[in-house]
Amino acid sequence: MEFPFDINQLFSERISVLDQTLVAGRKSAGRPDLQAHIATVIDELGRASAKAQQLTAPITSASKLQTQKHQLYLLKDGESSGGRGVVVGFLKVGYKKLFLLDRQGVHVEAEPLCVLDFYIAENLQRNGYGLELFNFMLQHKNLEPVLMAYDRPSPKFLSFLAKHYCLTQSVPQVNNFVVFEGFFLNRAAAQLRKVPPKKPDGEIKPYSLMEREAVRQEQKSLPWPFAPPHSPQRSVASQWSKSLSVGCSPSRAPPRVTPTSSPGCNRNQSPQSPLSDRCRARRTSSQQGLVARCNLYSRHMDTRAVGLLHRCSPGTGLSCFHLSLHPRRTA
Ligand SMILES: CC(=O)SCCNC(=O)CCNC(=O)[C@H](O)C(C)(C)COP(=O)(O)OP(=O)(O)OC[C@H]1O[C@@H](n2cnc3c(N)ncnc32)[C@H](O)[C@@H]1OP(=O)(O)O
Repeated sequence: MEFPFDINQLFSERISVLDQTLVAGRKSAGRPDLQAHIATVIDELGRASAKAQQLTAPITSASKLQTQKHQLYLLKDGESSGGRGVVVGFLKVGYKKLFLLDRQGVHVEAEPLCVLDFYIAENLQRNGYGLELFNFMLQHKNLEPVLMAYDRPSPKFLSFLAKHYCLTQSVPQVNNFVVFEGFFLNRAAAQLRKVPPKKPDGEIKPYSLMEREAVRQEQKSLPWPFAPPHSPQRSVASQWSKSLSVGCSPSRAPPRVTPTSSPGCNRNQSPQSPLSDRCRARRTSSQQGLVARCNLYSRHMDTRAVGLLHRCSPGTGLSCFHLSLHPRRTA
């Protein structure tokens, strides 16, 4: 990725670590002109990453980086472009407080380091740059990839994790984050703690076989905005829905990785085949609509959504989860 300014002047190291300050080394400190160029680079990378992942808007930008406590690792190739250098890609990580389900389906609160965004320029992909960046970050954080959580990893990223780190067996979650087998073994490193069984503003109930039928019934008569687009309920703003059954996330890649025949970090594994096929199969249009409406509802109506994931038809690769919505209590 080329820019109309000298990349080597902005970033002295092959890999720079950027944070809220947008300062990359001593050179750019106290130099608003250089910091403006750094902001341009980050914005451009964020846009390219969003495009590559078919996201509607970038999740990485200079302004976002300035307000969030994330870290961005930026890789350059200093020799290209007549010695001015090119930007190869970036990796963004940050700590997130997550409610996760362990292997036994027990709720656990964790604050792991999460991979939030990752991008290598299209023409440079599959040349080992992603691995170089990722390994640098692991060393910098002194962490193993199994102890991290992954925010809606794309099929390419899942293939990357399977190939380089043998991460293939995920533990199903209800949110968009993916964690792999082994995550829950090192409690200290993953900063885990059990969630108290009862929340002050509502009980989190596991979804049982008995409840599944009830949820299906509730789904049939969902109030706005959860009702299907052409249902009469859509025009009626009604009471809060107590619970509903929804599928996995419609955006980016699926939050659950189906165990594959472990490639043993198989270097010939095709990311297009069973893994991504099953991922696609999971995203039915009705699930997408429902989750999108959930997200909208949650964002605009100031609610807090809590869900529990349970496979309802393991053979099909489809999954459902029970979602309870609670109005947020304001003091
Ligand atoms: C939580 C998140 O950030 S999800 C978003 C992840 N980002 C994206 O999907 C954006 C587009 N993709 C990319 O930018 C890159 O492909 C990355 C960042 C995923 C990987 O970086 P790369 O430099 O390509 O990875 P690297 O060369 O080290 O490793 C190659 C492996 O990654 C995976 N991979 C990389 N590119 C592709 C691709 N186009 N198609 C399928 N798999 C791919 C494969 O496992 C590949 O191994 P293979 O070539 O033997 O099949």
